[in-house]
Amino acid sequence: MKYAFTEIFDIPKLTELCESFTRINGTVTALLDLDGNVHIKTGWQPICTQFHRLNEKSAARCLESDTAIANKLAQGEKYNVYQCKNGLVDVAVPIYVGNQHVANFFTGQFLFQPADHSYFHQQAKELGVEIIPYMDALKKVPVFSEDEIKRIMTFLVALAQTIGEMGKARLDLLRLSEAERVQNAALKRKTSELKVAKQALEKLASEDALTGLCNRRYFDKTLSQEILRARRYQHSLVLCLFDVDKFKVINDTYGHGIGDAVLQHISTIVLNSLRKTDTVSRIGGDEFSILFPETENEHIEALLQSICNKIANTQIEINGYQIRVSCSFGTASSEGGNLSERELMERADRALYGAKSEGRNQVMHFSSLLQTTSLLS
Ligand SMILES: Nc1nc2c(ncn2[C@@H]2O[C@H](COP(=O)(O)OP(=O)(O)OP(=O)(O)O)[C@@H](O)[C@H]2O)c(=O)[nH]1
Repeated sequence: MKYAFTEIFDIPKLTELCESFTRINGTVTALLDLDGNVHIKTGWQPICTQFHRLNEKSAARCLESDTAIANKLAQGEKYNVYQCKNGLVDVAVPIYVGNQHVANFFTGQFLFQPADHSYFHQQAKELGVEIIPYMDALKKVPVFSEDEIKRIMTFLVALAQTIGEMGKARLDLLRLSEAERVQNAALKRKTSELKVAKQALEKLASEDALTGLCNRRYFDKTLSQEILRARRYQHSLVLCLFDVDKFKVINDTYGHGIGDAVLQHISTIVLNSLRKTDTVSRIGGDEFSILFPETENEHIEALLQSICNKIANTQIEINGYQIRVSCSFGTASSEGGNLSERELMERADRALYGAKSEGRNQVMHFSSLLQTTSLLS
């Protein structure tokens, strides 16, 4: 059987039951599995525990008796009454779980007739045990009539059957919960596989394939969320749009493939210069955006200027070509979330256009664009 004997049988409960049985009629009980392990033992007679089971010679006979009685039960007997090799009577009943014989329930260590003193006296001598204590232990051995034993056996057979049925119910429960465990583990595995697949899918759906930055779809979603957040908490939010200067020339001069590699270089420079909370996306061909949540424009002016310088000062080497590019940056603040997405985009776009008009390779904020415009007008 796959499960331990003690998992299937409630040994403490059965022990309580056997103890009361012993208290009622003085008979002993024992529950042994088929490997001979004793799981329950109540009311055992001192003649057995202190003499027969301890003395080497008689203990060998105990084992012989136990084996003989167990073998009889293994042949399918309902119960077996057995004259043990040390002169007492033992009775055993098999316990079946389903149709599997798993244990034997014993009673015994009694006599059907008053003890033959001369026989036991002789046995004590043969075993080499002290005669007086041995004969005192013999006096404690109960004598039952065959009728009494028949009544006891009727009870024990029913008890053994009940124990077997309880074991079966427990076994079914164990098998069921194991099947459930296996099913749950499979379900858990599937769920985590699905989670990984979903994450991969989400990443794919939100990532720009060329640069690995966030894509336009993700940017649009994040912009609306950030606008809402800025509005709710009256935080400032800065949107920066930037675009590669004269990128068409790069494509026309070196080819589209090299143009792609340039976009990748620029992405890496920008990404490495930002905090994790800032979202940088590629929103068009050579057009990018950065969202700076909970940020005032004056806090990022220097940062954007340094990114602008870094791009312009980096000599990009691709396929033996040494290429220099620059970018123009336009920024706009959401003014505590008071602007709509469209308004914020428009302002950043106008600032970017302003940076391009002012000679490219620079950062322009929407507010300074207004000053420039008013100075000009
Ligand atoms: N290599 C490459 N080029 C792209 C991609 N998407 C768009 N482009 C090109 O990028 C160029 C963008 O040019 P524009 O933004 O119109 O102008 P520009 O040359 O960058 O000049 P300014 O923006 O005015 O400084 C066009 O030639 C597009 O064909 C892309 O995925 N890879």
